[in-house]
Amino acid sequence: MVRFENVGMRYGMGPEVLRDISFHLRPGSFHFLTGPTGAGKSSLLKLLALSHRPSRGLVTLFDREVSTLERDDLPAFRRKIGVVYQEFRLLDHLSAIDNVALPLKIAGAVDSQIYQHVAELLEWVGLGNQVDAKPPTLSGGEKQRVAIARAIINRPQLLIADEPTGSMDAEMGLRLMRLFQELNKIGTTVVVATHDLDMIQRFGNPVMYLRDGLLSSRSAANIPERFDETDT
Ligand SMILES: Nc1ncnc2c1ncn2[C@@H]1O[C@H](COP(=O)(O)OP(=O)(O)OP(=O)(O)O)[C@@H](O)[C@H]1O
Repeated sequence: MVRFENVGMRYGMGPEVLRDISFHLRPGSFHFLTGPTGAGKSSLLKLLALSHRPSRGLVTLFDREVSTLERDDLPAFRRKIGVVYQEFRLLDHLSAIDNVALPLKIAGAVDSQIYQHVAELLEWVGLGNQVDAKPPTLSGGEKQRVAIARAIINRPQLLIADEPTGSMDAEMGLRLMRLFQELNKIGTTVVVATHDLDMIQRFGNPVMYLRDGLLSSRSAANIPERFDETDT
């Protein structure tokens, strides 16, 4: 599903922010990605989301090494990936329901098949009364839930979420993580970047731990309690 081999990444001519990253994600697995602020979590997710290319090493997604992808291949690849961005990236001129419907429309579904399904998902994430609201009128947590609904509406093969529950209360955060779990049970591979150690420990999924651009794998029970402490 996903394979990184000795991957490095830099922004422009800057220093490497990811170094010698190697890992393999099996189809249908569910991993947390954590580590101190600035460790490179969002950068690693950008590589997974095909929004940035590695500066060295090999990234293989869905059995294709990404440097061999042509520009024309990218849309079909991206349709297999659902992304929840830290900064949401909703379209402000579209209503919540139209934001969430967009991936289905791009995939060619006709309106009559879309809207009931989208409305049900918005209801499920607690936004049944806000389907016609535009993002600028929504709170941070509401925007985040629209972004999550948009990322999962077409049951992506790979779901990548950057701090997906950071703007909502703990109860709603748990509800949405359970939604990710359900999606995972029916086959979606999930990677969730989070600082929320309680969440990681509660769910117990394997953890990818980044520090200063270097990756190690951990169990949920073996993450430094405070990231600024020396690693154990
Ligand atoms: N667009 C960019 N241009 C240049 N440097 C960047 C850019 N985005 C991130 N960086 C740098 O890359 C490094 C890793 O940043 P990244 O955002 O991936 O970390 P993070 O682990 O996601 O942090 P946080 O937990 O605060 O979200 C940091 O040193 C950051 O300053």
